[in-house]
Amino acid sequence: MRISVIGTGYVGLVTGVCLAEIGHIVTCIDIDALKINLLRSGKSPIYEPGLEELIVKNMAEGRLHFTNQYNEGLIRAEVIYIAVGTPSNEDGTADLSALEDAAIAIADQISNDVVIVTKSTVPIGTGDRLKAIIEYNKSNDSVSFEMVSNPEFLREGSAINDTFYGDRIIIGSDSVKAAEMIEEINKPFQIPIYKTSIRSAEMIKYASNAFLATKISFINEISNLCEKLDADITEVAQGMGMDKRIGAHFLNAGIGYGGSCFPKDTNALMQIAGNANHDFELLRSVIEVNKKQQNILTEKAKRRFGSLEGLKIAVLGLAFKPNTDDMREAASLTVVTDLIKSGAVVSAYDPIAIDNARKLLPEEVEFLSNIEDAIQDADCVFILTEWPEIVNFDLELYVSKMGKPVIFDGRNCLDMTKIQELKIEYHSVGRSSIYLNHSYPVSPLPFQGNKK
Ligand SMILES: NC(=O)C1=CN([C@@H]2O[C@H](COP(=O)(O)OP(=O)(O)OC[C@H]3O[C@@H](n4cnc5c(N)ncnc54)[C@H](O)[C@@H]3O)[C@@H](O)[C@H]2O)C=CC1
Ligand SMILES: O=C(O)[C@H]1O[C@H](OP(=O)(O)OP(=O)(O)OC[C@H]2O[C@@H](n3ccc(=O)[nH]c3=O)[C@H](O)[C@@H]2O)[C@H](O)[C@@H](O)[C@@H]1O
Repeated sequence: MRISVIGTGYVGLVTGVCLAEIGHIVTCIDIDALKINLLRSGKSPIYEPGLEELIVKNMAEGRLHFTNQYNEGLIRAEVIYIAVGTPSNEDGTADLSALEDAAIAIADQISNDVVIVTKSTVPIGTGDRLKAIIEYNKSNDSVSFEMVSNPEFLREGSAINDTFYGDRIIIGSDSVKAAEMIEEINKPFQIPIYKTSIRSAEMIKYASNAFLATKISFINEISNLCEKLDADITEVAQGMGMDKRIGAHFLNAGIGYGGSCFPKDTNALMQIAGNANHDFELLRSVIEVNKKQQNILTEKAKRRFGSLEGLKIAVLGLAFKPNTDDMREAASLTVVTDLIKSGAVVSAYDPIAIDNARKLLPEEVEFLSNIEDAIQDADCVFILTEWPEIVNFDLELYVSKMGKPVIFDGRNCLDMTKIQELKIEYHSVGRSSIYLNHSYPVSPLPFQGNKK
């Protein structure tokens, strides 16, 4: 099948490359000429494990092309995927300007019958709106087209794996023929397919992300309660997850969710509900809980040290999660800004996202190229992203580099047993703190002595 993909971001690029990998002829289009030039040279503009190898392979085998010219990119396409960004407007609604620009370009260029597939996450009803825009603006009246909603569920950092081994493919359309065509395209993936209407498919995407965000805010609230009741959230989550109805995934308490989608999509769904005169109270709480959760380490540190003025804090992990360079809505943006505002002296390290982080974090931050240099002579450490390199870092080096290390672990990712063996002062989320040389209460309740 001849396929065009509009937008070469995390979704568009991965979609295009994986469709080429299963044998389709794919042309990816982006208005960002720098990105296209980089891709044409066989380089990926994003960090995604395994992606660059597939780009090079499929370009070499003649199935994958890149252009920033719409006429070149859409010519003779049988299927056009739209995967442009739909970022948040100030009021939380989805900004659909890129989507509308893409629709106009499609209307202008298509010269044969085509199926148009929306991969971007869009408010319910957008498919109908795009159809009207294209119908109204199409330059060739003899051309007919059908709309399909095919929302994406990949996670950054495992995008290729999720594309090949996802749980389901949702195909929303009011054209049986168009739905069958998209089903056919995806057949080599051998992933269960669920067909529905366009609006239901659009809602499945928002509802799925909102549910996952709800699960995270729920376990974070339980963790806050665990701290007050001397329970251990990691054990509570383990026990909860054994119930198949709950499931073990997405029960990791921490400093809250970030990324380009959960914050954006939960806020967009709030607006969508509001526009439909529905007050989505539960989702409002999910968003509020997450905002508060991003402050918990800083609050613990303030209780522990009294003031952060002049305190040397090493922040390990900046990306919104491991295995990605994406800094969009990363917790580190909130945490590091607050630490600087509180007068702390911040050093920071991230294995991959550091170049993106440098553009977004306060200029006072000192960026180091390895963990050892970042923690050298630091008063305390904040762990914000559970990169394997940070999780597996030799805990004895904290002692040799810091003397009396104090660690605030925002992702509960360090080995508590080893921490206790090395007598390291350790504060985490939803678990009692391990003190040794101070009695300042870090948890909300008065200090309850050393935990054996
Ligand atoms: N990032 C993720 O993990 C996932 C994102 N999504 C959704 O997919 C959509 C895309 O997300 P990302 O790939 O992260 O966005 P992105 O921001 O990484 O990439 C979007 C790309 O579209 C390009 N673009 C913008 N306007 C264009 C136009 N008129 N013509 C051609 N290209 C244009 C931009 O230059 C950019 O390269 C969003 O709606 C997002 O919510 C869905 C699932 C996963
Ligand atoms: O629409 C999207 O963009 C995507 O958003 C998420 O994927 P992603 O944002 O890449 O990353 P996740 O692995 O879902 O993590 C999101 C955030 O939640 C946090 N998280 C995740 C899981 C958990 O148990 N606890 C927790 O705090 C992570 O640290 C991260 O900040 C969804 O998981 C994807 O299915 C969806 O396609």
